[in-house]
Amino acid sequence: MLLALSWPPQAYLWFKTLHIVGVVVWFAGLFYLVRLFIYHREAAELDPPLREAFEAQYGLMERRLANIITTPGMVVAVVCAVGLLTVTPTWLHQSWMHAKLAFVAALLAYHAFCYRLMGQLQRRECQWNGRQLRALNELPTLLLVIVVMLVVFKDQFPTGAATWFMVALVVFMAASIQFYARWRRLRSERLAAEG
Ligand code: HEM
Repeated sequence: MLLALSWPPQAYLWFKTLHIVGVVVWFAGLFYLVRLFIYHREAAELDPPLREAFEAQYGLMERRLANIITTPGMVVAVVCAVGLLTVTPTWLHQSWMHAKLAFVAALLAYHAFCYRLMGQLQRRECQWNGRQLRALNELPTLLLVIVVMLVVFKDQFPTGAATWFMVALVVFMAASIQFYARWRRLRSERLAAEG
């Protein structure tokens, strides 16, 4: 309470502004990082000199994206979230916040897992293929939708038709990406077979 009273009047709004900026940067990084993993993984199918050049380039892009954009975005989002909770600690007693924290924990685990995959790709030890990585890239989309809904609706989280429409939209997007990748792969195989 004493802590809450000592903050300047606009502190909460500044924390919220920077929290949202941090979240946007964090997600931009997470989305692009796994897309780079897909290209990196598919470069393994190229002939040796080309493969080495592409792998080195994707490895460099991944490390820079992860360390200069994605992780700093995550740090800004989390530090400002702590600021928001410090200014208004009552949020911590509400159930939407407990749910939000659980999904954010899942997101942090995903972030750490991306680093693990990045290390495996650099060492050519990654067992995930392009299709699996594309599917993995849908997880942050789902977490994003759920967390944003929680923060907007709070304890009135909707469970009606509109929510199911959102779920269907995410599933549709994920399926479209898989189908498009499959169509592209089949087309290039056909073109290669035709000479
Ligand atoms: C580190 C854990 C996090 C905590 C403790 C946290 C906490 C908060 C708090 C207290 C607010 C202010 C709510 C209000 O004023 O109504 C807020 C706003 C917001 N948070 Fe988070 N947050 C966290 C992570 C995230 C993540 C990962 C996302 C995105 C996926 C996110 C998205 C947002 C958005 C969009 C707002 C603005 C909502 C609004 O003004 O209506 N937060 N957050």
